[in-house]
Amino acid sequence: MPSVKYQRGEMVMGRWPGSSLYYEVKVLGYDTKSQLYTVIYKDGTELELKEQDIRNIAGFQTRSRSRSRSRSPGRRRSRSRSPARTTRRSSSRTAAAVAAAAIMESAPSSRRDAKLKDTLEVRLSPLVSARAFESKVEAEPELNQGRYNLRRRKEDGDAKPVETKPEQLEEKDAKVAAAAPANLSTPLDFGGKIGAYFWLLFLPAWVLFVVLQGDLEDPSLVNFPPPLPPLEEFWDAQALGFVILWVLLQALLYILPFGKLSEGMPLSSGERLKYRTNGFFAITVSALAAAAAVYLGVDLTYIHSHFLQLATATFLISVLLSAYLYVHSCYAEPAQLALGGNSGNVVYDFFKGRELNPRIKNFDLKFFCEMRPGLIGWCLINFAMALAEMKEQRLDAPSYSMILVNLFQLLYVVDGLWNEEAILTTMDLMHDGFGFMLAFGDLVWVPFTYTLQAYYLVSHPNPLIPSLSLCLLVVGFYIFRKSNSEKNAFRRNPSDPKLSHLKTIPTATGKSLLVSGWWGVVRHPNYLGDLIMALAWSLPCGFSHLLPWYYMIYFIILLVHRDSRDMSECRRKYGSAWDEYCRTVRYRIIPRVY
Ligand SMILES: NC(=O)C1=CN([C@@H]2O[C@H](COP(=O)(O)OP(=O)(O)OC[C@H]3O[C@@H](n4cnc5c(N)ncnc54)[C@H](OP(=O)(O)O)[C@@H]3O)[C@@H](O)[C@H]2O)C=CC1
Ligand SMILES: CC(C)=CCC[C@@H](C)[C@H]1CC=C2C3=C(CC[C@@]21C)[C@@]1(C)CC[C@H](O)C(C)(C)[C@@H]1CC3
Repeated sequence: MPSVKYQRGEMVMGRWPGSSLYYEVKVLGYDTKSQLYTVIYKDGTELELKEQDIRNIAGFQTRSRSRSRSRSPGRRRSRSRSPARTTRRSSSRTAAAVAAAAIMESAPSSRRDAKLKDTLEVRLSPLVSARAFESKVEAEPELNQGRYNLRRRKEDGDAKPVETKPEQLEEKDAKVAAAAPANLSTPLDFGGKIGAYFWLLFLPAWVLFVVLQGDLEDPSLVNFPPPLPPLEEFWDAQALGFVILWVLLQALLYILPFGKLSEGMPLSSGERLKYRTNGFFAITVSALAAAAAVYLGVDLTYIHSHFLQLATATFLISVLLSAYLYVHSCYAEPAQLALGGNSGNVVYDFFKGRELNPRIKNFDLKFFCEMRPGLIGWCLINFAMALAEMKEQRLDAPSYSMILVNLFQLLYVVDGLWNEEAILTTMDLMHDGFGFMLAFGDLVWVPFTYTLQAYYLVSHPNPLIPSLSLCLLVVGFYIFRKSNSEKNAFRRNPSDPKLSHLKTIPTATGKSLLVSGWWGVVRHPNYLGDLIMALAWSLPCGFSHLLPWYYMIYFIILLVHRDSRDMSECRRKYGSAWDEYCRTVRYRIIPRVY
């Protein structure tokens, strides 16, 4: 490459697109036509950069060292060590800092100067290059024309495992753990823009389908499409009133100053939001209210007889909420936006959700919707279905199948609320924006489709298989709870002495990955437990119809898709360390199968 400033193979500092952060990169080539340099980052990400986005390495090293004393919150975080970790330091900034740096571009200059201090706290210690990184220089890749053209490395989650002990991985990974820059937007999922249109139509249509089918004598796919009731039957003002009252009751219970104030995971700004985790209190009060209502003669079977109208009303609320969330997100600071839901396409972003933690003062809308009205509503509806079954089948007590379904699902919900803090380290809370998908999912999908087994049992009595169901529930619940608690405890305090026996892989972000214990068995042990539980509560519905098995089928699809979303996300965040994890823990959800 004659007459160009930076030569092929040269180590330079490359600016990460949209931010003021510079990372050590190697120049792979220069395209005279587009006047762009192709560079490769330490985690294998290739980008095309303009000359002005590249700097000589020397000046940076002096500058960064002289500033390395002060610590941003994000930086402090990156120093937390897993028990198994040695004294080595991560050589990268946290992804958080990258996002924070992105704001700088739009900040006024005074604020900008202040933030610059933080931004320059990039550790620029000399790094041992990964082999792939070295060899890339040999073969010049074809250059693309885009301004920033991010080529993601091939997903190799299914790569053959290497017989390496986790301790050895740590040693090796520390060398490779290079400055892994965070991407500022993620690829579109759910079928992209076209997919968003599809899901916006399909999801409500599916709820309508199951609500109408569940009541039919023979709920079979052969009955598709089910006979549609006249339009006016969908609407009932009283049903809307009840739904609003229910949401308000849950909101009131949420804001009451009882229960723990838990801290969420650190945000891009380093800030940690606080959440009132009093879900168990909320479900206890709700249960007492339901019992009192029955005692006072309120006919809760109204929920069964007005299931369609209640679903319609809740759907309406979820649409209004999604519209509000979209508008709210337009006034949010860039740092408050989620990585996934900001494609610029209105429909996709409306569906996926733009803002990470929309709040009205301290009232966290996403947390509230995910954990309260729909989840507790699920139990209330199940209870109402048990009463409806007694009424319809003229029974003195609910059937055993109905009792099992009610108890199993109640256990699942109560456990979720008892361990409410653990939700703060899940994908939805940490990564996903809050838009139609989650608003509809939390408010409509959960209460009106997860109750399908109980709804079905009202008019379809079934002989049950209690012992098998019970065994599955116990096994599934044990795996689910243990694995979720293990990860949550580790994320909250990696140095927790109770976890000191676990092996970990350090990553360039400063966070480590568990590679033994439950997270060493498969990559998503919590999904495995959840699926076994789903099987346990589908069995009591018998095999006469497919409809009550819908949850099982949907759940497999949901969790397989979630797993692949999470794989891509973790690969983006953790680069080579994630590959190492995938090579060590070979299976995703079911050991030796998948
Ligand atoms: N009933 C239902 O409808 C649904 C239930 N669920 C349940 O909710 C629970 C939460 O699920 P979900 O949010 O999808 O995912 P997880 O709770 O599994 O969270 C995934 C995150 O965990 C972290 N992580 C992954 N691997 C490791 C590791 N080896 N060591 C340490 N941290 C790791 C990563 O985040 P980071 O590294 O950034 O911390 C990753 O993004 C599950 O039990 C699931 O079954 C989920 C969806 C629907
Ligand atoms: C098809 C569609 C609209 C999907 C949206 C997905 C949501 C329904 C689910 C995403 C993650 C969820 C979780 C739970 C309920 C379903 C949703 C909202 C959860 C609250 C159930 C109870 C568990 O104990 C849990 C707290 C682990 C769980 C968290 C994830």
